[in-house]
Amino acid sequence: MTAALLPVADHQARVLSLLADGSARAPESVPAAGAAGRVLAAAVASPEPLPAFDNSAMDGYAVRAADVAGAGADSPVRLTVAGEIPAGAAAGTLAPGTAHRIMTGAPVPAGADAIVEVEQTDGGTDVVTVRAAREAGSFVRARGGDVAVGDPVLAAGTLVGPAQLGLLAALGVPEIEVRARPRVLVVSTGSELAADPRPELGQIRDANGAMLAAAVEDAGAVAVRRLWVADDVPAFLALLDAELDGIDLVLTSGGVSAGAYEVVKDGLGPRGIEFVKVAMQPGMPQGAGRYDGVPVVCLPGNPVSSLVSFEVFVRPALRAVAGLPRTTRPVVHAALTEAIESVPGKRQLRRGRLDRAAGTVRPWGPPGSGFLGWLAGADCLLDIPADVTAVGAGEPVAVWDLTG
Ligand SMILES: Nc1nc2c(c(=O)[nH]1)N[C@H]1C(S)=C(S)[C@@H](COP(=O)(O)OP(=O)(O)OC[C@H]3O[C@@H](n4cnc5c(N)ncnc54)[C@H](O)[C@@H]3O)O[C@H]1N2
Ligand code: MOO
Repeated sequence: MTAALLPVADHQARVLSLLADGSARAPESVPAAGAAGRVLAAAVASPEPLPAFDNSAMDGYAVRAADVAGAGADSPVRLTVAGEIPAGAAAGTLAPGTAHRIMTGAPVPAGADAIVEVEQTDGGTDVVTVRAAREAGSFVRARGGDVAVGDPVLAAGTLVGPAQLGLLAALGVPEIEVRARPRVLVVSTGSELAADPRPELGQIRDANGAMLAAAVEDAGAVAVRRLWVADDVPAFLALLDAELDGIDLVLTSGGVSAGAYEVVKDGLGPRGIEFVKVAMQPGMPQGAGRYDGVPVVCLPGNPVSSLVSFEVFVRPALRAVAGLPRTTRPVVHAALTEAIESVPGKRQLRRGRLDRAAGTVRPWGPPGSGFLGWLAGADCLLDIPADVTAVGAGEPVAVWDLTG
């Protein structure tokens, strides 16, 4: 039977092309201040020079370099202190043969062309004794010396992070064009899911909805709505029909295996969504296709299967279409702390805990797909190839770092 299983890479490619194909939502203009984590859709050219005015890089004295040219430890030069310029003050004008006391960041007065650091003086307030010569330009941060007007400071495709936000704030850029984030509708299915916080026997709380919505946001997309539907095909299809507007991806969980009430498979199978068995554990039953033109990805209902499937198929595709870097998790190799076995013919993604310092990884919980408690305590996935059935203690395995 395993020969019929679809390789993981095939389903990954299918989900990626489904999302990439026709998903080019128009870029949007957003306030720069709230744009952390977004991706620039257009380059930003600087509207202003940075710094905006010549200013001092040091606390000291603004002088004319020519006036202190002969200064040295044994040949001090005395200058009248004719002004005081704290940061934030307007620049004045320096008369030849005088100095202005100046602070870091304060504007250099017209006529001055160098700063002497306070350490090279006696710190005088009326008259200053200068004990070092300074060349023209010394400790002067020139207007436009960092960024000139029109400089292409940020390229299209840049991920907006702290440094970029700092630059945009410094330049007074109020709005930027960013790539739209994919908008995802998260649908949990199953008549066993209870709306009541204290479910009756036989009913359970919806874990996948909260989990997948958070995973969607973490992947750089927007979980627009989180809905639940019972094992009722007409109700499921009616919900989709009502909610599809403005949605780039419908992400369902549950109802895709071989039972009598597989609402997702029964509802979408006849409507062109393809349901497959992938050579992977957990996460064997999967579905993907378009409903009314909108991409739909159907994940299995077991919570561990659901989140691992999201990691393998959906997260990389969402990040790719959002233009984000690092579409896949960082993969490291670590030595297993204890031996494990794996099912033949299926790529196994076991939960684990990575000790980076020791270079080891510990299997975390059993391989079964219902162990949500163990999943919540794990920080990595052990990636065991389909043709490997056992890995011994101390042997290296590839590990997906879920914290990266
Ligand atoms: N005869 C077969 N049975 C099963 C097969 C199979 O090939 N033949 N595949 C198994 C595998 S593998 C998986 S994975 C599951 C997938 O099942 P479904 O996607 O149809 O999911 P459900 O049956 O709806 O639910 C499975 C399990 O997960 C719980 N669940 C579902 N949704 C949620 C939710 N939102 N929050 C928390 N828990 C949820 C549900 O109650 C079930 O316990 O099928 C195997 N069976
Ligand atoms: O493949 Mo299922 O996803 O065993 O758990």
